[in-house]
This record gives sequence, C-alpha cells and structure tokens, in this order.
Amino acid sequence: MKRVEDYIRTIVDFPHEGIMFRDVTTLFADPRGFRMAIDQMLHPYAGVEIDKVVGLEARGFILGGAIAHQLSVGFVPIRKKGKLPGTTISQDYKLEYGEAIVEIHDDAIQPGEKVLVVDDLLATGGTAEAGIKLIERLGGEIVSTAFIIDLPELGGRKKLEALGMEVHALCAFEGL
Ligand SMILES: O=P(O)(O)OC[C@H]1O[C@H](OP(=O)(O)OP(=O)(O)O)[C@H](O)[C@@H]1O
Ligand SMILES: Nc1ncnc2[nH]cnc12
Repeated sequence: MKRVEDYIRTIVDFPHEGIMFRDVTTLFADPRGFRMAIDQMLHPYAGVEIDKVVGLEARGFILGGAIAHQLSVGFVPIRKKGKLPGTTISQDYKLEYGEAIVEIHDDAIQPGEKVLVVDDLLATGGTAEAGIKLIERLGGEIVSTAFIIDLPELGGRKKLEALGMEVHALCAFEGL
C-alpha cells in the first residue's frame, strides 16, 4: 500500500537552485492520498479538546479546512501581510533570505481557546513560530502543531519543541 510520502512529488531546483521542493499538490490531487493525509493528521487528536484550527498560508489552509471540518470546529487563517480585511495583529519572521510578516484577525481567537496549528511542511520553523506568537498574543492555548512533512536538517522541530510545542509530522525528508 502507498504511504503518504509516496504521493509527494520532489521538484529539483525550485524555487532556487539547490532546493528540493516537496510538492504536496500531487498528494492533494489524489483522493486516496488526500484522505490518508487528513486521517493521519487527525489521528493524535482523538479525544483531545480543540476549539479552533489555525492554518498557515497557503497550503495550511487546504489541510486546516479539512481538519476543522472533520473536528466540527472553526478554522482561522494566518495570512501574509495585507491580505486580511479586518483589524489584525502582525508578526515578523526570518526567511532564508530577508524577512516576512504574517497576520491574524485580532478577534479570531478568544483567550483560553485551545488551538491546533496546521501547515504542510516544517522547515526552519520560522513560519510556525510566527503563527504561534500571534495565537499566544491573542491568549490562545496551543494544543499541538501538525504537519505532513518535516525537514529535520532545517531544525524546525527542535525550534518548536524548545518553545514547549508538541510537533506531529507524517513523514520526514532528508536533503534540502
Ligand atoms: O519552516 P519554514 O522555514 O518557515 O518554512 C515552511 C513554510 O514554507 C512554506 O510556505 P511558503 O513560505 O513557501 O508560502 P506559501 O505556502 O504561501 O507558498 C510551507 O508551506 C511553510 O508554510
Ligand atoms: N523544500 C521545501 N519544499 C516545499 N516547501 C518548502 N518550504 C520551505 N522549504 C521547502
């Protein structure tokens, strides 16, 4: 039987030379693969209290929406700067080159709400860390973080675990 990682396509030298891009669109496009990924991401949370799922732009929206639907809870997007229409709070973070800013609506999470953070891939952990800071600034309590792919060489898991986060990933790829 195929595993989740078997549905993921690797594109060499995208978006820059030397990067092995782990492309989850092939997983999302396959009905068995997509269901397997969502079911496996949900597995650790059976019986766990979760009030909201937060998805990180952009691939975290696809996964987070399906997971929130399955848990019958609300979905909240964290978006790149300038995309959300209401009042937001912002957090900057480091990219491989330069910096970026992500935002969340300031009324999207209520103090004390239990939040699951979802994205497709954990690399340096900078994006997830920025998301975690936004949620915590609103008083949300992060129950766990869930990814399809971990790139262990880039240290994201260690970074999040050092912040006290639980990290679940369905598979890991060696090589950037
Ligand atoms: O752990 P990090 O080093 O922060 O990298 C991981 C992030 O990078 C990718 O998103 P990207 O920034 O390419 O944005 P996109 O999903 O909008 O294309 C991926 O979907 C994660 O969100
Ligand atoms: N190797 C990679 N593949 C896909 N998305 C990424 N985001 C950061 N590194 C990535």
